[in-house]
Amino acid sequence: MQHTVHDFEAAARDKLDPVHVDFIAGGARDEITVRANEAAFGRLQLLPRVLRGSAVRDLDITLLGSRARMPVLLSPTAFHKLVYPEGELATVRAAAAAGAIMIASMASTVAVGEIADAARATDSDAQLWFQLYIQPDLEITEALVRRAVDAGCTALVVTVDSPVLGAGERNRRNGFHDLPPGLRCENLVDLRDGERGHVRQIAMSPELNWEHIDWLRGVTELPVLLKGVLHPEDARLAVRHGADGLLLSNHGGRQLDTVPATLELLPEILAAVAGRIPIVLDGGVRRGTDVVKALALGASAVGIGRPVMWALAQGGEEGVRRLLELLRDELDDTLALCGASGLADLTPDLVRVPAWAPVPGPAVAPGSDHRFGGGAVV
Ligand SMILES: Cc1cc2nc3c(=O)[nH]c(=O)nc-3n(C[C@H](O)[C@H](O)[C@H](O)COP(=O)(O)O)c2cc1C
Ligand SMILES: CC(C)CC(=O)C(=O)O
Repeated sequence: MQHTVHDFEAAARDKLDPVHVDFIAGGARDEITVRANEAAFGRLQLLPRVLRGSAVRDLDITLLGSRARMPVLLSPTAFHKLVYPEGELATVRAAAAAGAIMIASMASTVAVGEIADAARATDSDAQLWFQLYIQPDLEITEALVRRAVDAGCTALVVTVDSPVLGAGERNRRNGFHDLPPGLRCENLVDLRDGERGHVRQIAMSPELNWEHIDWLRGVTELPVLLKGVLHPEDARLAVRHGADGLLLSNHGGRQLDTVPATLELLPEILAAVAGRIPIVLDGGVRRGTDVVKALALGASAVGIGRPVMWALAQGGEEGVRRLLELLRDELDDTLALCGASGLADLTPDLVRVPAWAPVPGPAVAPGSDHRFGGGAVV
């Protein structure tokens, strides 16, 4: 039985082909950023309030017009059928049951229209968003956008951190470059005559620039979030080019290795956008306390990537449903322990960065000759 998000990973590892485990767990190069994302949450401390009396806690959010019953989104992850036969259909049913926004990957193994139909069939009002890699062939891009719009998606998440494919050295070593026979990237089927939904159809294009974002703004009225903006100057440019939101993400450490943890970048990015657009953060979110830290610092919501793949592999729809319930319970519990009656009570004063290690020995007056340096001697 899984009691923590990490338990799903352990259970999935027992079931999956080790090559697929590497595809999910792995990152770019030395995977320094993969580790940094989770570690950053561990370094921050929570400083709770007490005696603010509230029997229940409000976890609802509305994000760019999409309502959700929890502030945890399912970040886009490719190839769900690789780990569970029903693939994205199972994932979206679980997301709908939890009232969580799912962002379908452009590289999903079920077509976005079918994912949306499965969500609607649950009678939940949970929203589906669509992740897009802008293709240098704009007709192809427009056709993909049309598929997302026709499916009823309520926002587009444009991944901008992939001018080239991340260097997943585990995949290279394992020779994992492709989906196994029988699985396809269903959104890519017949975009052009006779195209069969091959992963290699996705062009990671170093030619993309801000004009492509301007162009996209002209072809859709859906809210557009940019995923993978890390530099504060680019965050300002995103606002100027009409982005409706940012998904602050380093692709789970799968693109450029050694970039900072997303949590560490959050204050700078928030300062750059100055409240003009919402920021969603992903990378390393594994606990209710992680969600609280990100929201207290100013994120509007968070996303989870690998945990969804592990839970799907472990138990299909039921697994993802339990994962989301677990995170919701942990979040609710953390809010209660912080004296918060809802997400609106999460303020930056609840989060601390430990400033320094204690200085050994008694305090000494500045200027005295003391080996342990209880105050700077200048
Ligand atoms: C197996 C896997 C597949 C992914 N596929 C995509 C994708 O198709 N598009 C995309 O923008 N990001 C993709 N990502 C990145 C996630 O959207 C997300 O940014 C990242 O996983 C968050 O970090 P976490 O795994 O630590 O939660 C993928 C990540 C993983 C682990
Ligand atoms: C290359 C894509 C198909 C999937 C992706 O973005 C990822 O695996 O990180």
